[in-house]
Amino acid sequence: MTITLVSPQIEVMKMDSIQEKNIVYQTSQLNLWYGEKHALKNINLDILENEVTAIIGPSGCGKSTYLKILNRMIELVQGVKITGEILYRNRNILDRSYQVEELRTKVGMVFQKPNPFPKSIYENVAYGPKIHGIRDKKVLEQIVEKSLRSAALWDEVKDRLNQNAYSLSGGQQQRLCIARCLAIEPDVILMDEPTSALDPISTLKIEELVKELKKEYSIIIVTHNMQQAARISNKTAFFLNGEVIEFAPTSKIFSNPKDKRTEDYITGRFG
Ligand SMILES: Nc1ncnc2c1ncn2[C@@H]1O[C@H](COP(=O)(O)OP(=O)(O)OP(=O)(O)O)[C@@H](O)[C@H]1O
Repeated sequence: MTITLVSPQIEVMKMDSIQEKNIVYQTSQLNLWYGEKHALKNINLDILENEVTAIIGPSGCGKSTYLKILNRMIELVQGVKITGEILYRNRNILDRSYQVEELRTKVGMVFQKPNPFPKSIYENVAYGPKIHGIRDKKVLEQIVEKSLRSAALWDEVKDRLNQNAYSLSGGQQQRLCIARCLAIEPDVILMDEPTSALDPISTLKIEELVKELKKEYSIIIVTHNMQQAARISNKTAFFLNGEVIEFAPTSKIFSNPKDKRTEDYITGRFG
């Protein structure tokens, strides 16, 4: 990775060599304050399409905050001030004229704890497309099946689509939430510690799924599990105290980090 000086004050973290993939999110000089607390400090990151980008770092370093800006969920928090720019497909999402509803049709999110609606398995997946005006029963059935297949859950639920989602195991519920997210055909999937509430087998299933999904989607995943970041991501950003300390191909971060603080973190010396 090289650090490119684009002006005397601004350092932008860019990857080496020619980028063949398109940039999905371009973050420039992003700062965020919760009241007095300066939680994100001059973040500069390019996120590429059809890659898994992992965000790692100790508790409270700003990982979730960054993720919540990418779909503007941060707007739900009172007293937040943001400066800088985040371009999603070349449009600044922080611009007031960018409709949040439009952004959310492109950017899906999966949370730490599976959060299915208290509805049937079928209704959970059909919900988004219905909101977007799809009423044709046949079309909805096709979307539900396709989404559940893509989330590697179809075979387990195809005979019980009318059962309540809460009848599923935690790991199945999380894959249902991923299916719900896929049903709106997003471009990007944000995942905030999606396996932290799951057992090791369910965790591996989600990891396999993420590797499969990156063929069609761009995925940004916050994880405390460094083996997980190493197993599934193409690039890793190491956050510390609201700053991006290092952003590089995952193999480089884990085998030959440039910054001593990255090395200390990944070798378990702190955090
Ligand atoms: N709503 C809020 N109001 C005030 N401060 C907040 C708020 N949300 C987060 N913070 C603070 O901002 C900083 C970054 O929080 P954030 O949740 O992004 O960290 P994180 O890296 O995701 O942590 P964790 O790994 O524990 O989830 C922390 O110091 C946190 O206390």
